[in-house]
Amino acid sequence: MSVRARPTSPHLQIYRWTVTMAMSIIHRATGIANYGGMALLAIWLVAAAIGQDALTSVNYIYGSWFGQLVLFGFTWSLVHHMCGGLRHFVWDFAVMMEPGQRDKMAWATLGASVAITLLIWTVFVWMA
Ligand code: HEM
Repeated sequence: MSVRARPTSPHLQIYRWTVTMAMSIIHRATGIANYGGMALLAIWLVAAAIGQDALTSVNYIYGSWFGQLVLFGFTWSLVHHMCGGLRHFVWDFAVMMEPGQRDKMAWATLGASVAITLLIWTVFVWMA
């Protein structure tokens, strides 16, 4: 019996990946990651309120290579999410919605988030 080619319901393996699709997913992922990062900030503030010993312990963990990696990732997540938020803000004015323009804005969001994150760490961590 011959099998008729039927229309297939789209899912992740069928969609051709586009930069706008990836940015949309990353925007939600970074939004979720920001909750975790804010928890880390809250822990640091609570430790500072408790006293020097607690703060030293938290600083020791956050200052380790793994802690620094997580904090770098959190910085990028926050900055990328903010850039994505500004992209949505631009769209609120019903501009930059054509396919080519959407792609350019998506790449610009990614580029700006990496550049701003590196700038923040250069000024406030590596050169401080
Ligand atoms: C710690 C701070 C933040 C957290 C925890 C956070 C969290 C989130 C999460 C979880 C979502 C996804 C909601 C969903 O898809 O249902 C989201 C969406 C969004 N966030 Fe944030 N966010 C933060 C900061 C910001 C900032 C600073 C901006 C703007 C500059 C922003 C703009 C947006 C926008 C516009 C959306 C909706 C995107 C869409 O409609 O697809 N967020 N946020």
